[in-house]
Amino acid sequence: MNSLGGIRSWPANWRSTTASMTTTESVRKVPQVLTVAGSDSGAGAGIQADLKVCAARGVYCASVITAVTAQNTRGVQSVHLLPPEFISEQLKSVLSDFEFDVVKTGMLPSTEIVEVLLQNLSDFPVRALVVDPVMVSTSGHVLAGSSILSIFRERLLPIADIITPNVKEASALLDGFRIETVAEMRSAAKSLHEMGPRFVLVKGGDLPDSSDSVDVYFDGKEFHELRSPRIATRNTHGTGCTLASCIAAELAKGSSMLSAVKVAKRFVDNALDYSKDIVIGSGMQGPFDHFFGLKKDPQSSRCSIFNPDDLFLYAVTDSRMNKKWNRSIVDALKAAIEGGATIIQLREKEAETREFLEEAKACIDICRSHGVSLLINDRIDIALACDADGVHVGQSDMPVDLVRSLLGPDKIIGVSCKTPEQAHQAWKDGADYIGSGGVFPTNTKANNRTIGLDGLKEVCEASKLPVVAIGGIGISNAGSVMQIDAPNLKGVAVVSALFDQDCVLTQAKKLHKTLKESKRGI
Ligand SMILES: Cc1ncc(COP(=O)(O)OP(=O)(O)O)c(N)n1
Ligand SMILES: Cc1nc(C(=O)O)sc1CCOP(=O)(O)O
Ligand SMILES: [Mg+2]
Repeated sequence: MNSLGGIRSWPANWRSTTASMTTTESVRKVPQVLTVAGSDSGAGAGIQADLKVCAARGVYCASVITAVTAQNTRGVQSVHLLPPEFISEQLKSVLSDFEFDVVKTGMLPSTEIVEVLLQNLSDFPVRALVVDPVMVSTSGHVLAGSSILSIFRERLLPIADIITPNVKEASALLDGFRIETVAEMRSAAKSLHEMGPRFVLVKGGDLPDSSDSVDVYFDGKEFHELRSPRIATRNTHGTGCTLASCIAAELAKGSSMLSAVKVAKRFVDNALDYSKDIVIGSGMQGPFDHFFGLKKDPQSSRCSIFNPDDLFLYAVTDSRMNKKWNRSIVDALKAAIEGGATIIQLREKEAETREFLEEAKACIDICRSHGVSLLINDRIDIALACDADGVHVGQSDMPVDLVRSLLGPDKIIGVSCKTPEQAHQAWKDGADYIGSGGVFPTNTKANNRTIGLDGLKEVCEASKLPVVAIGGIGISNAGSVMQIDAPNLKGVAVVSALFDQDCVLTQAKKLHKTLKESKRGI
């Protein structure tokens, strides 16, 4: 039994622990990791990698910096150790405040630094300790010399829940024991386990003559060989830190040790594979992408923040109307945009999935070339598949908070609201705007409750979000809508006033003019 008690059991309700807060709202405990490691100025490894991994895995990560390295993709140019007293200050600061689920250690470059870590861990016990015994950088620079070996063996390893040495580090910890085969990795794991950690993972990435990358996991009784195909890439800088941090993150979320290790190995393999051909830096050892996003064409994603003024003339499509007037959705869209539509929603209630997707892709191209955002009605899957700018959902569609978690922070999410309560909730759930109606009776949407101009005003007043009015709006009444006294009412959304018309272009121009005039009149 180690002095930290191994992986301490999590209380059954730890995910929803309500701290002594004054608010009546439920408080959610966020899984938290502390990394105690060195800074890598190139940000591929060390503290920077640890922070990225935890963020990518949905875990909060605090950082105590032990050393600062001048480092890039060519190697480590110099290392500056922080004074142990200052490292202790950092440790006290965060350990006395946060409730860490897991502490993960990386570069601990001197005996004195290990001493202050041990002292603080005994003053502030944590649930689990992951030790990545960093000694040599991937470029071959010594980051912690042999002087730390005895304190590692005698005092740090015995309190670790898991240690994650590569074959060189395992060999150093075992007085130069030769490790060149999987059988020798097993022997090393067993000997290291005898030093006290509850679990040992010996990483075989550097093992010669193997087409697979094999890691050996030992729990004191059983061995597991975790294999994956070796990925041919120069972008491997930070794999060790990433693996150990990912194990820490998964443990913090409540995983068992073996499943945390398996998830972490898969995460590293996927990140390496995804990043195998990216080019960052000119050296031999590039970093990889923890967020699987760098390869995206920067031009293809919206990137800009939603502009509420785009709600000014909001065109919502209808396939039945296009059929009736014998025009394609692409032609209808082009005409609406040319006439002044400032945002588009594809509302294709009858389309089959494949057809909807093909249409959406064609429409995205037109909208992008005109700098107009395109939203998808109801169908989150279609929006994701065609990388649309966002979605519009109603009260009986997928809940906004879930839509936000699926689409991420960059996409536009609109939600229909007929009441002040719904409007308040929309803001809390992370919507970008509200569609409110029916302001007037409409034939386009069956059984739609009309809320009138008064209902629209109440919704506007209940929310901080921008609002677009919808339902029965056309050239004859758009002015009266825009004149209600509500600064967050940004425009009107229309279907039939544009698309159930002989000439979409003419109607769009007229409606745009009406809206502009009514805006001037306010
Ligand atoms: C801008 C805008 N506002 C409201 C709606 C209606 O959405 P919803 O209530 O989900 O109804 P359907 O459009 O899905 O029938 C909208 N589509 N756009
Ligand atoms: C799609 C839709 N949603 C509404 C709501 O009240 O939330 S009214 C509506 C139909 C709007 O069509 P038209 O502009 O042809 O009246
Ligand atoms: Mg809907």
